[in-house]
Amino acid sequence: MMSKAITIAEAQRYDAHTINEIGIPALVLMERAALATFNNLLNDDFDLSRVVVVAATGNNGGDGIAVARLLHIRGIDVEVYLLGDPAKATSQTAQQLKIANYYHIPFTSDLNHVVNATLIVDAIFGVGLSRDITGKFADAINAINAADAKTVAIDVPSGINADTGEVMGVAVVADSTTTMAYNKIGLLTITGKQHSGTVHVADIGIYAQDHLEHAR
Ligand SMILES: NC(=O)C1=CN([C@@H]2O[C@H](COP(=O)(O)OP(=O)(O)OC[C@H]3O[C@@H](n4cnc5c(N)ncnc54)[C@H](O)[C@@H]3O)[C@@H](O)[C@H]2O)[C@H](O)CC1
Ligand SMILES: [K+]
Repeated sequence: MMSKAITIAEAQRYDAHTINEIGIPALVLMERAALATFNNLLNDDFDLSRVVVVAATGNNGGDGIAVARLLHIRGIDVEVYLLGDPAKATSQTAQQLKIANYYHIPFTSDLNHVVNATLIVDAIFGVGLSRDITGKFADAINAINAADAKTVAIDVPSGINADTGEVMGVAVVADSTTTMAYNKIGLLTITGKQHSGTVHVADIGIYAQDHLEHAR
């Protein structure tokens, strides 16, 4: 059931259908995305001594901040390196920031913490990437790639165009990628495969409509 690969437009359409027509709240999907990533982190035998989640303020970042919370509650040393203006976060990511604040999850603005992590979670961009990456976002991706740490990407390695596999200026080279609902066609290209590592497709409750016909 989960073997097909989809485009960015399909991912966005299935998300919107699940939220707006079926009625599963967006935060429920985000929690499932975070739990799936968290489970892959725990199962894949990574060194979890110092985890840094690098997150931007879109929903990919929200997934990452929720992963940071799940790790923190487990007693794992985790920090969040936040990129972008939190005042412009999506509503779900603003909610994740509020929850993270309740748990006093540490935030860092020091890229050395990224470089010295034992595991990095890439939650900068997913299917919302829309232009070449520059500035602080590019600096963070270069730091992730310079680190000895293993890197796990959420949904798409940041900087990879999920339709074409093209590197949008610069892109995270991940050891493993937890991608949501279906694989993305860009991750099946040569550059896509080089950047995503081992791909885990996570069932988070989002399905193509033809896959749901048997259930209604
Ligand atoms: N929709 C859902 O409920 C779910 C989404 N999931 C995750 O969300 C991302 C997609 O989130 P979205 O907010 O649409 O986009 P991104 O987070 O990927 O990024 C959008 C954000 O970034 C800005 N932007 C785009 N390109 C650049 C750039 N080159 N430089 C700087 N900024 C850039 C853009 O303007 C937006 O503000 C999806 O991949 C999933 O990870 C969940 O999985 C759950 C369901
Ligand atoms: K990502």
